[in-house]
Amino acid sequence: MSDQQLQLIQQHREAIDALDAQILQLINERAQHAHQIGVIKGSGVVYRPEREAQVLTRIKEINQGPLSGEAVARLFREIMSACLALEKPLTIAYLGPEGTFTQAAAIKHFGHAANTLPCASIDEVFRVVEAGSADYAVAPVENSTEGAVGRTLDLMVGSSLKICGEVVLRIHHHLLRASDNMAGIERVYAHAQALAQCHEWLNQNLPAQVERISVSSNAEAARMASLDPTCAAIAGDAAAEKYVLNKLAQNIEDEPNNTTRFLVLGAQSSARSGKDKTSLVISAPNRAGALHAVAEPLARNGVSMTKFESRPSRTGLWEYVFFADVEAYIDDENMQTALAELQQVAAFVKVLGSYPQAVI
Ligand SMILES: O=C(O)C(=O)C[C@]1(C(=O)O)C=C[C@@H](O)C=C1
Repeated sequence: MSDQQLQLIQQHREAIDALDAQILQLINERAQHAHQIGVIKGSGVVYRPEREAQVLTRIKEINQGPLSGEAVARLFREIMSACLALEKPLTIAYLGPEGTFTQAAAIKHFGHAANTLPCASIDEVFRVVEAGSADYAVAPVENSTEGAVGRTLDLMVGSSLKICGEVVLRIHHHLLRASDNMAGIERVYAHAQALAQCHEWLNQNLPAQVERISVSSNAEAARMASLDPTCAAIAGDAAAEKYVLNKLAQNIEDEPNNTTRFLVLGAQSSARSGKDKTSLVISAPNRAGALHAVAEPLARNGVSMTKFESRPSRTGLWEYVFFADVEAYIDDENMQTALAELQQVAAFVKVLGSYPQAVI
């Protein structure tokens, strides 16, 4: 590099130092306001999902670049996370162990200042928040390739927890191994869903005799591969980092838009953000036309549905419950009318929560 180039870099670095000092001062000023808000809230609820969604949406809207909307939203996500921790540090229960995509979703939503608490099962995730041992829960609810996560839906029916947010995460799977080459792989460990999501890639890239073994989580698969040099695992970045594994092949999922949606659950649902969803569970008598009967009041009142999922009811043979996500806030007039009409035709209607649509 020439002297002139070095001098130019030096000038830019001096400008960056001066700007960093200003940014630092402004962030701390912001944190003082958040702290004061925390004092006013007292022992009340500190985490306000609707406000966080509004802050992130506005930042994306007023951003003039060159940083992307996504990039600036991620930065502000972390600033808010640190500000919230100043008011009260939150504990977020998630489907563990450490290094799972659910942990990545929890961090994407709450930022790195939140404490994350790994749980052994989705049931335990619900239990620890219901018991007050954690403030919020993050649980997977659907994957674009594999469909619904039945256990999360089933637990929502009986739980006192409310949905107060959603997280949408692009799922990238990698082939991980302790050694840095493909030779001599005898077994591949992965969660059953990851094996299914990478089925074609495995058929094409690994010899047929390589055994595919499903384990309880991708992170567990990575842990096992880290202990046995004859094995590989399919898991994501967080697990690769945690268990110090090499990425032999990246993004091996068959479906390039592989996405998982997670629910954020807490003691109360969210206030209106301006761009919200409401989730309902509806049970209908087992007769012809039941599905139409429960979908029709929503459609007639102009409440648009983003998801409609039926599951066998766990209480009666051949009875079904329907899970509906709609683009509305619970207090919206058309939503209230639709709900009243639904209650006329359905055996049971439960509002699982109103919450801001995912922003990042
Ligand atoms: O506006 C509030 O209620 C705040 O506490 C401030 C703040 C923020 O940093 O902007 C922090 C935490 C809340 O979840 C929402 C927003």
